[in-house]
Amino acid sequence: LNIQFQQLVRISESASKRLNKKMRKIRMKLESDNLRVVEDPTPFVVIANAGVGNMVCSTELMDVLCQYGRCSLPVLCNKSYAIAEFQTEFEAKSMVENIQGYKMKKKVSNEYSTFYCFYLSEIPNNKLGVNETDGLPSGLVKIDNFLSSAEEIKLIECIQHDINTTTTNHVTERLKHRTVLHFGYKFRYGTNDVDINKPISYGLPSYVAELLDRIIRTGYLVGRPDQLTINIYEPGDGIPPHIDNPHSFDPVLSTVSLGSHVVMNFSKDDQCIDVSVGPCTLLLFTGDSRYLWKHGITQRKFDLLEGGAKIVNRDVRYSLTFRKVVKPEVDLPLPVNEDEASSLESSHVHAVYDKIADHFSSTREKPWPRVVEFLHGLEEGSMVLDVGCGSGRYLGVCPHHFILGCDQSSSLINICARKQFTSFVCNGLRLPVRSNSVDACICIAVVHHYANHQRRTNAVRELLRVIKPGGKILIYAWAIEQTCNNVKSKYLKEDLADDISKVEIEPSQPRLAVHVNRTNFKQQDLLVPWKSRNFKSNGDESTYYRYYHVFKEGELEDLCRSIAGCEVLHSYHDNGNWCVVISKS
Ligand SMILES: O=C(O)CCC(=O)C(=O)O
Ligand SMILES: [Fe+2]
Repeated sequence: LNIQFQQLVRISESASKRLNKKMRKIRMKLESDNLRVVEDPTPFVVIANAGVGNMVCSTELMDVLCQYGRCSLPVLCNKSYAIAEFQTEFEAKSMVENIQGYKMKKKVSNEYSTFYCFYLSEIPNNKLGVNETDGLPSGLVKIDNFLSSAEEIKLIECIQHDINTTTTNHVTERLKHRTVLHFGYKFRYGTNDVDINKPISYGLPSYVAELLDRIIRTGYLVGRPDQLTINIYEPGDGIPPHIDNPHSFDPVLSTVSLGSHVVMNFSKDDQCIDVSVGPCTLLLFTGDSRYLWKHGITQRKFDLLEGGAKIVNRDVRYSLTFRKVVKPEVDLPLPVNEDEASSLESSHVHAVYDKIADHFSSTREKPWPRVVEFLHGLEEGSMVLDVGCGSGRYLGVCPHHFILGCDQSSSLINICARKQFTSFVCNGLRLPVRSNSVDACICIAVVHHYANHQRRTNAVRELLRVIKPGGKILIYAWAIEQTCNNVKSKYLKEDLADDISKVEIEPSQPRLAVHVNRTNFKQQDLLVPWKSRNFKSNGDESTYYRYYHVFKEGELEDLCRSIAGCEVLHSYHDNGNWCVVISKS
């Protein structure tokens, strides 16, 4: 063994059996990384445990290798192995014979790395770690010296002050591998987003105002950020690879670095790029670097720079990430009294149906089989009232009965009239119909539009009023549970990833959640978007929002049972709806 290479220590003979076993394992791992390992010597050698990712500095490895011949060491990003390219097989072989199974003390950590060598049939292309065009992931803008050292020191002082004080201006969180301060909104690490309903009242701290103005003047941002996360990393801390939630924040994120330098790792599929970020640097995440590349910081006390040639110890680092939270298109409070409930129904139920009537009607042609079955089950010649008949989906399905429709929306009733159905406009809470006068009622997809519990109950009470004693009422209301007995309702997107068993129903918030169509409901009180498709006919491409209260299992029955004289005959789940058949005694 060459004497210059003193760090190498021969492993004990007794360990050689274990070495063979270990070699087999390592070879499999290398092969699974698409390296073509061969038995006979070639000029190309992969050395396991000698990579930048294993914190072996490429200059110290080169010191060892060049004793056996002329070789180059292509830089591999974050791999735990290095690949050496010798000029001849002979040189490669001499190197392998000398260092196989030896341990080397790493300069960086004083720990040992054991080298295992294998010949390769070729040098893999696509293995270079660094994007060769400009060294940055596409879309990432890096501006060095964005602020002066004096400004940096001042900002660090302010941050230190905030870490040590508890105020209502910000939230401090001690995470396992760093400390974070949140301003504007608390960032949620599980989902990489914020709870839009819970802003932190004081917004961003005044000490970042000037810096933020300067970032805005770069011209990259879309809107003015209203959320700031300050990360404080001690040496050894890091942040796992992630993408800041694309739906929750504007397209451009900006991060200012203070204190220590760091290496930030960007990864996408099997590519990775290490970006060295010095203090006072501004990073702007735009385009692919924002949406397609994950970014993270490995937990280390030091970084290897210049392709692994230089070791730099980390110091405390502060990063300020500015984000602009995407607000829902509509922001309405949950009504707290009768007036508010009634006016929400006017603006976000009745007015919407009036606007979308034609389009709505074209999507509601086909009657639901179990509603038809109910109607067919009634005695021939029954007098039936369809409350909230819409465009008359059920008014023509049973010629043996006299079915009368009513709805709050005059546009929908006009459509019924065009179809020659008997129908009229009225409010479902005050039906212009005599008490005890009709044989049966249906009320399909209506009760969920009343904006508080009392009004929903009153709507059912009104149905009971007009029905004859012993008459039957069928009610359908949208269910929060869109999966029943493991069968998804047709409403849900077929490829929907989230499984209802995992969906947590959040308590209703003081503001109405805007629902994402064809996904599971997360809350009971919602605004459900309706995208108008009337663009061709009248230029309307607006989105309208209908208020819904989606029912939990048992809720509709409980509501009915709370009404004196109401009897629940039957209840079931039908394709995303809770359904009851009730009667009055
Ligand atoms: O520390 C950094 O530079 C990155 C912080 C980050 O990615 C985040 O907070 O989402
Ligand atoms: Fe991030």
